[in-house]
Amino acid sequence: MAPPQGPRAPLEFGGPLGAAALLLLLPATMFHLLLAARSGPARLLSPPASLPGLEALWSPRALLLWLAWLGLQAALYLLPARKVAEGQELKDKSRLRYPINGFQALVLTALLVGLGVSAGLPLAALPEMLLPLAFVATLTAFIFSLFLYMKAQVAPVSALAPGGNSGNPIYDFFLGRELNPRICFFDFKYFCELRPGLIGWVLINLALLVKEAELRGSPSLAMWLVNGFQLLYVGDALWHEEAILTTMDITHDGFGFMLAFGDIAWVPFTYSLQAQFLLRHPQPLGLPMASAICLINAIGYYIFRGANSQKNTFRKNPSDPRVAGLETISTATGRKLLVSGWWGMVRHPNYLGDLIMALAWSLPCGVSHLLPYFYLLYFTALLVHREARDERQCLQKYGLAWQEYCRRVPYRIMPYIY
Ligand SMILES: NC(=O)C1=CN([C@@H]2O[C@H](COP(=O)(O)OP(=O)(O)OC[C@H]3O[C@@H](n4cnc5c(N)ncnc54)[C@H](OP(=O)(O)O)[C@@H]3O)[C@@H](O)[C@H]2O)C=CC1
Ligand SMILES: CC(C)CCC[C@@H](C)[C@H]1CC=C2C3=C(CC[C@@]21C)[C@@]1(C)CC[C@H](O)C(C)(C)[C@@H]1CC3
Repeated sequence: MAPPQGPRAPLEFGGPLGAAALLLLLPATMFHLLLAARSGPARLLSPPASLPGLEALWSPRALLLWLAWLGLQAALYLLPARKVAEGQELKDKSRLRYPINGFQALVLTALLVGLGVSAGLPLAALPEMLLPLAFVATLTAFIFSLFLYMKAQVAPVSALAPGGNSGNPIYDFFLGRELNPRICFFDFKYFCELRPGLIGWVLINLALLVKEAELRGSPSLAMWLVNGFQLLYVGDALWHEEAILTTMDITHDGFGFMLAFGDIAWVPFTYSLQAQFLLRHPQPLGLPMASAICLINAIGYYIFRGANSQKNTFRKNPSDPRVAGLETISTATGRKLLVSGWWGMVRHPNYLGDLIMALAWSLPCGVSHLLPYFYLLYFTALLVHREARDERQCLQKYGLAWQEYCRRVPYRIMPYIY
């Protein structure tokens, strides 16, 4: 049985008190956003006019639909994969193996949904079920995180994450104790991070588009843009699925409530906020403005993809001709750090690209309401906090070499600003 590791890793998110507050605050924020998007005034900062009763939240149909969705995505995960990739080296020097079939899961889901719709499946009924679906997703996240917490009790010490093992049950439940909880080949964190939530997000967006067409004769240009941009983002994540194996979530963070809730509830129900808003608050959008917004999204995507691919290529094979000519700094660990190309512009160029795209996703909703800009605001806070966590870890890993990198590349995310 795994003993608590003791308070060796510094406590994050404000320690046990912060974790307890977030356990309540995150679901409350998600429900607030869902209610605000369907209300007339659509105010981000005012409390909802009335709270929904249990009958608006609880629906056996929503529970069945949710379980069927999780089951379908789990079945698609278990289908034969075009490739099996190896993760980063673990503490015990082993490497885990991961199926690369996320894009295949997206295409098969699209085919199944297409077949379902042609057989009479009422996709436009989904927007009416968002509240009970979000409720069962939240319940699932709590129950699942409890299971993960218990599972970590019997995991070997080498399988535990560097944080999340303080001995305080609330903090550890929130952050997650085990790094890569799995049963046989089924990796829970890897599955949740890319499948039910991300694919669910674009399915909810599509249902909102179909509902808008039903209400107004055709989907608006703003709704097309939001759907198109976010589908590109999700398709890109699944196409480059292997790249997630080097992200902080997989290599460093334990799997607890924060990621479980984030992956399966927060992502589909809050990341679809712009489309939810547009359904009830249509916004006029002319072609010149739409073209400018497309250009902003394209610039953001270019930076995001360029930076992420450059780092992944370099980490996989530093002599790859696409990165071999870039300037680097050697570190005591034997690994090198890029100091030219995208990673010589700022220390997190991928965050910059992601933030520019976030802006492009909100602009089609106009400037009359703050609500559709929630994602941009939340995401800025998340990435600033994430960047600080990553810097701390890199300083610990690379010491003087990291300080030299910070001297050579002084800005974190935005050149000359931050
Ligand atoms: N939509 C969303 O909600 C979210 C999206 N994201 C996106 O996910 C993507 C991945 O982000 P994240 O996992 O936070 O971190 P990164 O992909 O930025 O990875 C950080 C790691 O990269 C390595 N690194 C840092 N600097 C250099 C350098 N100069 N040269 C080579 N390697 C370097 C270090 O690891 P090492 O040296 O060990 O390889 C560091 O720990 C980003 O594009 C981000 O925007 C993230 C969170 C939420
Ligand atoms: C609920 C809390 C406030 C925080 C939860 C955070 C999670 C929602 C995010 C943590 C890291 C994420 C990533 C993506 C989605 C959001 C979460 C899970 C990502 C899969 C989105 C698509 C990108 O292309 C990516 C680089 C693969 C992302 C990886 C990190």
